[in-house]
Amino acid sequence: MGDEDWEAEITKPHMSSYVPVFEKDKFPPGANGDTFNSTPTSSSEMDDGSQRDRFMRSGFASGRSLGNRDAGESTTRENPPTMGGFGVGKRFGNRSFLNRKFEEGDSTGLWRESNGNEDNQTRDRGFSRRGGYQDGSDSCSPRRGGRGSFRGCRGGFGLGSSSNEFEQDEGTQRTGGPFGSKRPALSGAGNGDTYQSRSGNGSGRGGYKGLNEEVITGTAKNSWKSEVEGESTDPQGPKVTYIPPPPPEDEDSIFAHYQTGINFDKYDTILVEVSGHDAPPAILTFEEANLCQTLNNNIAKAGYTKLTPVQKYSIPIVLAGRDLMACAQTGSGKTAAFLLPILAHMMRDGITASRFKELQEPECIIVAPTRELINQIYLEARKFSFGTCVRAVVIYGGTQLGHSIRQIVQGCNVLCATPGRLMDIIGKEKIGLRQVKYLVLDEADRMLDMGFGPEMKKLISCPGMPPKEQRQTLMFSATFPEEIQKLAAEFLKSDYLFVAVGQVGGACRDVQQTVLQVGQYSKREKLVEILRNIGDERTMVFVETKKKADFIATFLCQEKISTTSIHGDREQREREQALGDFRCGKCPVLVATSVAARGLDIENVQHVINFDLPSAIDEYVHRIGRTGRCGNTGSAVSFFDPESDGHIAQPLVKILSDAQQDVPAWLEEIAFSTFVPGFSGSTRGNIFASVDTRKNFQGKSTLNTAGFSSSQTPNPVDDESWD
Ligand SMILES: Nc1ncnc2c1ncn2[C@@H]1O[C@H](COP(=O)(O)OP(=O)(O)OP(=O)(O)O)[C@@H](O)[C@H]1O
Repeated sequence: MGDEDWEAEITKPHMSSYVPVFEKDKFPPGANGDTFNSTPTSSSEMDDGSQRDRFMRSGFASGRSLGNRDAGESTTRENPPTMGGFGVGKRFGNRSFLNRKFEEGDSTGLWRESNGNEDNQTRDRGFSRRGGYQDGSDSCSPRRGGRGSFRGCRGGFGLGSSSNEFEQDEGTQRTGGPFGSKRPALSGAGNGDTYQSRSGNGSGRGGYKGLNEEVITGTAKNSWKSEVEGESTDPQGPKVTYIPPPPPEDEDSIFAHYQTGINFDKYDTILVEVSGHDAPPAILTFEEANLCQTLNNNIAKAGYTKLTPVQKYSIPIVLAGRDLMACAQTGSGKTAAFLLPILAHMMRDGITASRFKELQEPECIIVAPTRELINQIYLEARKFSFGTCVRAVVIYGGTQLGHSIRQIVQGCNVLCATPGRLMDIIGKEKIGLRQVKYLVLDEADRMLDMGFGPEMKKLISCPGMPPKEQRQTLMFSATFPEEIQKLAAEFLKSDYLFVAVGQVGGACRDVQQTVLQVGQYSKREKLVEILRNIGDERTMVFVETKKKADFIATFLCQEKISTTSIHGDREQREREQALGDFRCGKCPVLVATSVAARGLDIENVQHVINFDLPSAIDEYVHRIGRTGRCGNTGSAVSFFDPESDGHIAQPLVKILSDAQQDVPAWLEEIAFSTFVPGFSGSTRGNIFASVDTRKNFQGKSTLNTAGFSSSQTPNPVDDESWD
């Protein structure tokens, strides 16, 4: 069937309201919704439209669980071809067919996301959902079942509307009409420019609504947009009702942690560079930090016995009241590096227990780019503040706004928030900023880039927000591109300190990196081969787009590899379920977009596979940093397609060689034959800053070795001023 036929179907005005239900027992375990996309949902939460929406979101890929759950509620059981129609049946499993269609799509421009150009997908998504839906309804025709298997896949996967994770996230805030919430996709169909299609659809809408609470990559960055307006004013679609389950309250769960790995002690050998005036000396032990007893107890219960380098340097700096930009490898304990000294200060200042108030005035605000990450930071804050009167609260998009407000009004000392939800809540006058003493930007380079930068600027210029001279601003990341460092100056006092643990932007050396040359059409076969060898070890598979994430996840389920997926098109409930299934090992494979690239700290992730390489090398560093954490070892395998990945060859070679990994000769050849504007393989290249960028201009530095107080040695070049 040619693409024209698809188009013909797409333009059909009528859409069936049929909702299929899948029979669980007709399909073997592991190849279906048992593991993939299962979303426990109470039918009472959903109106007709949202049921269909949920079907569109979940049913395509997880029909079985959905079907079982909803059976008897509103639908009748249908025959297995329906299953095929939605991408999980035999038709879909016909690899040769699938391959062919997939590739045809590619060549005709209908499947382009592998190039990371999500803008091209707006159109596809808009109609692919409809296509999937229609195919699903036509479950009796074997031929159409076959088509459905592919189209259903497209439809089912094409849940989103817009071209980047920010924009698609907006949809997760509201579940729109019968065909899903991603209205811009439908109305924007035919308009490849997602920004415009958003504008067209969403003018005057609540721009925050979580739309900016995701990670975007590559070109999609350019299409970010925000409009400050409250979620509740959005006239389109029902409100998001999802209330995340409260985290377990028992002490064992609060302090649950995984073991540090065999390379934890090697952290001590990493070079640390501190730049800036009058840096306080590093500490070598927790005792030296002189924290209060409750904090020390919590640190012990968390299983921390020894400081990591970033903690050795950052804790005294924060305790000394200095602003800080800290860059340290993934998984090396940056979260505690800012939480512990902030909490220590709060305890020292005799913070009073916060109580119910309509307007809360937190002392500390922590922002991070993704919902899952901010939730994780919150859990760390809750852990370290256990037994104190400091109350941490988390708010993030994709959840009921009322729930966020209820959390806040009960008392809030430390507010962990994604930017969109934060601005919403500030706009609703539930949060006042006058008392803010600490502002933390985790994944700071992301928080300051084109995606979130404007948001952060708005935050610091909000009425009541103390000027930088009167608050402490802390920035942490594993990567800090030079231009982002320059932007950061606006947020930081001029005498901020810069801590660089190892090579700024470098990959964690505990991750064994392998790059394989794999052409686009061989990737799935290779992936299955690797995953079969890996067995049940936890593996994250990164792809460039949301649509592909679902496609690959469903494909793996079809191959009987228990898989789930996380990306910005999935509802928050589904995202959390997916993460939960991955964490507990129910689904040892998690297919993800870059939304899961940063910060997530999941025990026992032994492998990362870059099915698609990201468009930017810093994203690569973060992705592979999901393994090899806290001294544990891990492996990262990346599929390099010379057709599409040439741009990343040079920085990749640099990352590999800096981390003392084997660099394949073929990759070096590609790297040297590919001109990448602006990239100089040197440590001063513009891909990564190896140092505090102030030094390139007026700077001074102190070179230290982690674990030794060499920072106290006089800096030989300490004779210039940065101010
Ligand atoms: N001193 C320590 N001793 C033992 N475990 C630690 C210590 N510091 C941090 N950890 C643990 O190491 C893991 C990684 O820490 P964390 O998530 O803060 O890393 P990170 O540097 O922020 O990583 P990323 O760059 O990926 O965000 C966590 O499970 C954390 O609890």
